[in-house]
Amino acid sequence: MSAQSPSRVNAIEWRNNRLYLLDQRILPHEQVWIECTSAADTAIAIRDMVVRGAPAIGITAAYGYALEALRGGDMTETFRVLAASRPTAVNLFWALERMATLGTTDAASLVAEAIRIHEEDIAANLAMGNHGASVMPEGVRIYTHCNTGALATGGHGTALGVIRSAWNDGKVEQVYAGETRPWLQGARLTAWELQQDNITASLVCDGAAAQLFRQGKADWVIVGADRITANGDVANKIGTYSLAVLARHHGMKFMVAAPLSTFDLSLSSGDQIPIEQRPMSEVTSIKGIQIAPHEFPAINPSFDVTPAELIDVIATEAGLIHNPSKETVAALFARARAEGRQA
Ligand SMILES: CSC[C@@H](O)[C@@H](O)C(=O)COP(=O)(O)O
Repeated sequence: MSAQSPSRVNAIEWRNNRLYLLDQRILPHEQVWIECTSAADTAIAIRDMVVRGAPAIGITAAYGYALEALRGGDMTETFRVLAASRPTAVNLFWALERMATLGTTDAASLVAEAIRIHEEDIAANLAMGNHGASVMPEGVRIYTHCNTGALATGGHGTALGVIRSAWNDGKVEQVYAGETRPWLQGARLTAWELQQDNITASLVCDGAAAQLFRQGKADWVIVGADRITANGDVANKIGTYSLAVLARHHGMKFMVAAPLSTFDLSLSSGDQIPIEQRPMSEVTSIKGIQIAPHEFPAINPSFDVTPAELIDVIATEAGLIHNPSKETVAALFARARAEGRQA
């Protein structure tokens, strides 16, 4: 089993009834904390990617909801404002529903619930990390995409949590972090987290994955998820689908790591997942410097959908789903509920 301690990296802090977010737009070279004092502030921070990553967005929204209760705000409007911040990561809606179904406007109770959501996410990641690491062979070489670490969650991480746990078990020989255009979560955030933990890793541009795989330099692709539907289809950062196709073509294994809060059993397939379209400027420029010709159009879907048949295993805190399908997803949820998990 892996050491049960979350990474030292932390992106969300609740202190003295105030919410502080580590500004992920300017990491790793600057570490600036932004204070949110209302739900509106919090929604803007989520929309503008001060905080990002599906579980981290959910935790932040829960704190934003609690902040507004402390101010005596209108909780129906609060729910609406926070829910409108980003469309794809279902953890956002899951956390808001959980806060609203408490059925109270008592600020202390809502703060306590938000803290519980935060703490439960850390525990889920540690359990998921162990489950995922248990199927990693000795000397495994892992390719990962986007940032799925402590910055994207309450702590430890989803896919990066599995990698951390497998590293702590002494199983990992090499990690490849894909840079993840256009927002460069891999280059800026995952590389930073891997460096903090002294994990042997290299950064590669997204287009290098196919050649690495062709050369037999990686064994597993491990990614996170923003929404998983009842049949096991997975929405995750744009570029995930192509990695899944490549992995299958090259006889590699493909794992998705996600907590139960990332499943949306109300949707029967990935075709129904709303995919966020982000500004063209994220593609046509880098850090405010125009790269493409002025006014050249761009298309910027932030997520894609990987069909379940390309996924070998989904790691959750409640165990592994091998060969995800409607039946295997339902079986895991039935087991989780029987164990008394909030699923
Ligand atoms: C925490 S892991 C799952 C995902 O949230 C992650 O892979 C991802 O796609 C994040 O997208 P982002 O646009 O940075 O919020």
